[in-house]
Amino acid sequence: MTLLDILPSLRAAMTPRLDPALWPATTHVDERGRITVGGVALADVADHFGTPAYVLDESDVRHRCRTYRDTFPEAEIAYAAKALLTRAVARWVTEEGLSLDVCSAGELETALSAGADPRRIILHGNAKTSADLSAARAAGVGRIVVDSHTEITLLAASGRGRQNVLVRVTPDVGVRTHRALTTGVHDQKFGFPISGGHAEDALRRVLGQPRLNLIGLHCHLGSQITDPAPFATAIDRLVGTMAQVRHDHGTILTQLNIGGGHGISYTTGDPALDPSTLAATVEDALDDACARHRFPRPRVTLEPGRAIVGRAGVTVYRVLSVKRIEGARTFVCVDGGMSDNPRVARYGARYGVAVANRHSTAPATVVTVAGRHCEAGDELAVDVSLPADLRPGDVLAVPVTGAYHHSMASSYNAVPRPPVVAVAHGVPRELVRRETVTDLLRRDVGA
Ligand SMILES: Cc1ncc(COP(=O)(O)O)c(C=O)c1O
Ligand SMILES: N[C@@H](CCCC[NH3+])C(=O)O
Repeated sequence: MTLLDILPSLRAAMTPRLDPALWPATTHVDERGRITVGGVALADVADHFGTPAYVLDESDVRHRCRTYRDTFPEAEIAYAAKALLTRAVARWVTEEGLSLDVCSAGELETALSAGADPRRIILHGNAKTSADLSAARAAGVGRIVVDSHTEITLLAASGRGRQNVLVRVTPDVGVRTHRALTTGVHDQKFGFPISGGHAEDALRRVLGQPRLNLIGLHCHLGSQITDPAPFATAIDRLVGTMAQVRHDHGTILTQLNIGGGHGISYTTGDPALDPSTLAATVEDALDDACARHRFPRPRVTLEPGRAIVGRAGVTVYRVLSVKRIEGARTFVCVDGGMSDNPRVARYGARYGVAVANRHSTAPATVVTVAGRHCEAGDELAVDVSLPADLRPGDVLAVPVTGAYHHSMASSYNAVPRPPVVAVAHGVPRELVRRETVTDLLRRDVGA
């Protein structure tokens, strides 16, 4: 055996059981060695609500909202609902003073049903349907981010009164993230590229529509970005475009929405984008760009999704079997998988795992935690260290699953989607109940 073989176990033995960079703010271990979040043992959530279950730490979500507001006191923070939207989450973030970014009539309806103020809602989408646009107009959403010429035509002919709009532009700024999460470069479906005159044409058309009130520009560079520098480049290009609009049309745009995409750590040691580092970069970039283009400072909007809810979420699973394959890996098979966490198969995302129902003193062994779905790629965590005495019935917890898990879940293999259980002050409370096979069959109307 070489040092390389035992390195994962050594690393596991040296790191604290729960890395505070990954687990919700209220995570502890109780006297029985069980992991608790929000004062509730995850094993109790598993027993009471079944597994798999998404657990959400309400204080963690609220704390991240406050941190953003304190770090960007002059900016508007609009929570990107696509990361995770339930009525309770919409209520928490709006109570904490955030606006909301939605990208479909469904997200809009959820936000409105939670009592969100439509004037503080921003509607996005590269291909909004006429149903999305009509719902937004009927609700009186504060801003619609225009993303295509078809949409300009539809919006210009719809509704009463003037609709405030921003135009989404692509500044052609690359970011280091997964290819599928890169949205600010020239060659993709979102927005109007600044280069080649596409944005200029769109802006001219919007300005020519009496029912549209152009108030600003929007861009979103991508998701899970950990380097602040691309935001500075984007700000420079967008302020340059705003100065051009003033020069060509005499209109001063007052809002600059630089999207979201702030990266978080998924495993120990991963880089993350610290909000205060981003704040300093944004401030400096705005100062420079506004001075250079002699342009009045616009109000900045940021749209974090993952950075608000990602670390508040933990998914709990029950171990169903432990399979040791001679000469190959050991698979710990659990009762969830790619239906509740599609991010591993989709983006090659990596996660850590911990035993939640007891503290084991057994030596660590390297395993793959696999799901229950009918695909070899249905793996939740590859090469993770777990105690060698792991057995069926144990409860495993996977942190950093608050963003893009519930919202991207499917019922693949007719496995019903898990519940979302909020925990706070020792009390668990179901926000979204578990889907049932009856729910699935209700939609199957063809018999
Ligand atoms: C327009 C827009 N704003 C905000 C976000 C939120 O991204 P994230 O959750 O990475 O902060 C997205 C998704 O990437 C988006 O498309
Ligand atoms: N769904 C992606 C992010 C896409 C961001 C939405 N524009 C993820 O899980 O990381």
